[in-house]
Amino acid sequence: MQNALPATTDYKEVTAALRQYNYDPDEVISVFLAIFGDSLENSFQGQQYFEDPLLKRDLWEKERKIECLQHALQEKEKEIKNFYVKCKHLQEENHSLNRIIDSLNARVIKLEDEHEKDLDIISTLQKGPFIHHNPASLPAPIPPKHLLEPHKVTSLLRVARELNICNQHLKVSIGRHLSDLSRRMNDLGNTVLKMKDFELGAAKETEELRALYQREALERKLLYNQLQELRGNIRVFCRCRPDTQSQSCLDFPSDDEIHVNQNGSRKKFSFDKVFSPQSTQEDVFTDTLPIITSCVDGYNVSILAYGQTGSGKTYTMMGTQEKPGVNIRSIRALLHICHERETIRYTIKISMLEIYNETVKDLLSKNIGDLLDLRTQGKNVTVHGLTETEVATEADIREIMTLGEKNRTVASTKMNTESSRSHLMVMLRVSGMDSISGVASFGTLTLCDLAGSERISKTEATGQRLVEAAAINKSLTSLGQVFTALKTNALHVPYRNSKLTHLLQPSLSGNAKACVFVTVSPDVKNLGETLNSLLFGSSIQQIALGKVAPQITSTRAAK
Ligand SMILES: Nc1ncnc2c1ncn2[C@@H]1O[C@H](COP(=O)(O)OP(=O)(O)OP(=O)(O)O)[C@@H](O)[C@H]1O
Repeated sequence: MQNALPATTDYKEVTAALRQYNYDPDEVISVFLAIFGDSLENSFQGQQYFEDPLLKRDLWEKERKIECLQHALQEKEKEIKNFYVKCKHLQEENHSLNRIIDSLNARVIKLEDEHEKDLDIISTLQKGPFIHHNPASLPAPIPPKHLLEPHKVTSLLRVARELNICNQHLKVSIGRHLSDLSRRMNDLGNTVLKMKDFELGAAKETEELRALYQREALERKLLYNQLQELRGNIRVFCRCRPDTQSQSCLDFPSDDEIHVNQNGSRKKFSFDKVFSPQSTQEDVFTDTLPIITSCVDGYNVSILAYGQTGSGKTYTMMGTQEKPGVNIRSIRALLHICHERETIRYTIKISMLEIYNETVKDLLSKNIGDLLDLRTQGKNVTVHGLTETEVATEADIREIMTLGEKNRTVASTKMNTESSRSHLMVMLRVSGMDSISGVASFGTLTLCDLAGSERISKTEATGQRLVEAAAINKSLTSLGQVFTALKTNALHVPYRNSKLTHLLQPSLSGNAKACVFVTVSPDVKNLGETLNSLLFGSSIQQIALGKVAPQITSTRAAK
């Protein structure tokens, strides 16, 4: 073994030689190191591996790996070489196959040419002496150069026979296809008949469903209306404005009661709802929402604010930009309900007018000064020449209302320099067309901010102001008379006693619902007016306007 080992101090060469003789170089080296110590280590000049056994092991493993990789590489190279040889073979085979295909193609073309010629000959032969026995009809003899050898003729006749057989097969197959086609046509006819039956059935079902929908929709409206009737066609709410400056003469023991303290005695009033000074605009609107639904269902509905000047009518009805009142909230709700009813297309038209000194003024007209006449058509009262604008969004409506507000006559009185001395009316006509049931509905929403209800004596008005106050007084008195007549079921209801009641007639007769807000001030100085307003409010409660039916017409015959 010692002779076989190379005379070298190179680590790689030594380990390779040891491995060749199946020795583990590490073991040998560790034995040598134990015997010869530093002297042997130094003899391997610059070979750091001997200083650290871990490094040596690492190196050994790496070398092993490199060997394995080299082996694998050699195997791969061999494989690639084999593959390359195979490719070469395949390429050659491909070339020779291409050559064969080319020559076969050439032969096919040649055979096709020959076949064409044979077919020509067959047709010539069929016309010739083999088929025609009448010598007179024989064609001119074929020139000798075209005559075929007998064996060729025999083979051609065989081909002709085969073609004939093919023809027969073809006829049979065509016949089969034709019968199959007619069977399928029959099936198709039957399917079409079934489809027509199905279509008729579906149309009938659709009609039945439409009629059912129509009935259900009407039933819903009537039920909803019955519910409203049970609550009262006229709902009266009382709202007290806040006033921190003065002494309050009012108490609010519950949400439907208000107490007035007068000279130590207490007068109690109850309403459908009482809103204390702390109530928000949102609270105030909550109970008004149901009548907006009725308007969309085809009823005439109205919301009125009644009270002395400065008691909060305009605040309740119009509100402010940040805290919108009943008007804007009603319109929002109305648009929302219309939008939610997907099968019904609604058209909304708005108009705005004021009644001042018993004259009607169009607030949306370019000629604001023009006075308009009221006309009665059946149960309807219309304002001849009143401007109506179609609206679709809240923004449209707000824009119109701002314009109307600008045009409104605002006069001052002794009690409130900014108070309005006219009745303001915003009217929305809502017409709907149900695309499923074909039912059309027409409802109106009248929002009315009445002029101050204070007595003339209190206003100390003179001149023009006195005329205004008298007109307001007259119309509000008429309103009271109408309510009294309705309450007592009087034969005659004096709607025509004032422009206000005349205009409100459709909203205060059989086909209608109303909400009245009685607004009061808590100030003890206004006690007299507060009592008047509360008395007016309680007097109009529980009034039945008559048997209510929605204004709907069907454009289709219901089944
Ligand atoms: N509930 C309330 N909360 C806060 N402020 C209110 C409320 N009610 C009324 N006000 C305020 O009181 C003042 C008078 O109210 P408003 O103009 O609504 O009275 P009015 O009854 O409409 O008077 P007029 O008959 O003159 O139109 C306004 O400044 C208004 O903002």
